[in-house]
Amino acid sequence: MVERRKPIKVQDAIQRMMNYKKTGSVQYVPIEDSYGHFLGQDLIADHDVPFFDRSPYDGFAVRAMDTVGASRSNPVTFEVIGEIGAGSVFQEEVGKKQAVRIMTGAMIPKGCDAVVMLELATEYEVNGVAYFDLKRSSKAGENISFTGEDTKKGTVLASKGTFINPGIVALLATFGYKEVPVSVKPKVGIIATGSELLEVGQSLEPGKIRNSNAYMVYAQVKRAGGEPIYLGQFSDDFDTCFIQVSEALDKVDFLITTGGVSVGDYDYLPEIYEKLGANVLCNKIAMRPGSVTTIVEYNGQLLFGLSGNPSACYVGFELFTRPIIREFLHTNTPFLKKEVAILGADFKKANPFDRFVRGHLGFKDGRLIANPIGLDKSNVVSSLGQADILIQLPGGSRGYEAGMEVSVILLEDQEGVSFDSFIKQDIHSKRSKRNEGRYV
Ligand SMILES: Nc1nc2c(c(=O)[nH]1)N[C@H]1C(S)=C(S)[C@@H](COP(=O)(O)OP(=O)(O)OC[C@H]3O[C@@H](n4cnc5c(N)ncnc54)[C@H](O)[C@@H]3O)O[C@H]1N2
Ligand code: MOO
Ligand SMILES: [Mg+2]
Repeated sequence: MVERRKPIKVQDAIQRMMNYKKTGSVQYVPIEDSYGHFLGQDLIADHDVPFFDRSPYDGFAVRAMDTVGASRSNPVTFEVIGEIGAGSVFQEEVGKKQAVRIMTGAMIPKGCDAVVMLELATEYEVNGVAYFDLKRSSKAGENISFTGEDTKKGTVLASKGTFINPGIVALLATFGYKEVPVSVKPKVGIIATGSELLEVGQSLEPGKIRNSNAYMVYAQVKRAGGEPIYLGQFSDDFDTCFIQVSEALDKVDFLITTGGVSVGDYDYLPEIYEKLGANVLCNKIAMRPGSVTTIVEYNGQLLFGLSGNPSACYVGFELFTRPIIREFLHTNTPFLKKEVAILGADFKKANPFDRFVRGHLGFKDGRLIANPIGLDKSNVVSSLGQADILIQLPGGSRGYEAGMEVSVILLEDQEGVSFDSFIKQDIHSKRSKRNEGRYV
């Protein structure tokens, strides 16, 4: 008789799984290679930026008090006593009605407290001495980039686990990180199961399909910040799959299998978990697609039995495996960020399970529009290419109409949110109300 599985809520599955989260260690990589990694420690400013008062313009450094009263009819004359470019320091103290020609980025000379832009100075020379006339007064502090105005020493600029984007790379360079402490990426093993699977390079044959899941999941692991290790595709044969799964466990931090996880005659994953003696955390989740997503723990190691159906596999990965990978990378915001958007098409058929519809985010009149893509079936692959959101439609006895407010999960998000915010947003979507429909 076919096994009856009891569905649990998405958030309960996440909570059970999070009891077995792990964090990795820290390694150093050259700054050139740091993009795409995650900070292994907080990035704290160990000096002020800028480190000295500097000029934001090409001009003349002056004492503001000497410019008092300068006007068109009563210009003030300054003697230019020297010149400095960025990187140079003017050694003397600047005195009354004196000025130093200064270039953008150069350190403000001692005695000066303002910079007059070149365009405002009428320059001339008398007996080989440079002068300029100024027809406008300057305030003390005018045109000066002050020490620490960009960032103060001691400021936490980015916390441990932050995705290193090009801006973070600039900060790392500013603070002298030739070698950057980054979180070691978790090794995530991928095994595809199915006797129908052809290798990507093989020609089609009746009854067979190409293995798309392995490569899709490989890319998803990378996007999530893990190190994918593809361990191959195997026929639906219990002994082969059991050996492959057991041998993989020593090589990886987490293991993903795709396919063979439902109740079919050749769905061997449940038996494999049983033979291993693994602790099944969930084998039915109240979601669509991906209801068969199975998560088990074996000696503290998490194994993800993702569905063979491409869309179900994709969604199962993003909701469960992705946060586990981000946890490993030390972030405290491992979940994908959510937003509220206007639903772009009807979903009239009620479903008791929460739906995660692949969608594309559009923008209209400053509002976000959640456009569903393609056929909403778990076995489709065509909807995935354009998907940059999952439209979350809470399960229940009613359907959804275009124009309603819904929660969308942002698939390309790097910042993330905590579990609490991820769940809180669900409540919002349940309270969603009818919009006038103007936006769709
Ligand atoms: N009697 C029932 N049948 C099914 C149930 C159920 O509850 N009772 N659940 C259905 C749901 S929901 C899903 S989802 C699928 C899950 O199936 P499996 O995870 O066991 O996966 P397979 O049976 O191996 O394959 C399903 C489907 O996906 C294709 N596939 C498999 N691997 C790949 C791959 N690497 N790349 C591309 N496509 C792949 C495979 O050919 C099948 O078409 O079960 C339902 N059945
Ligand atoms: O698990 Mo299946 O993907 O719900 O369709
Ligand atoms: Mg099956």
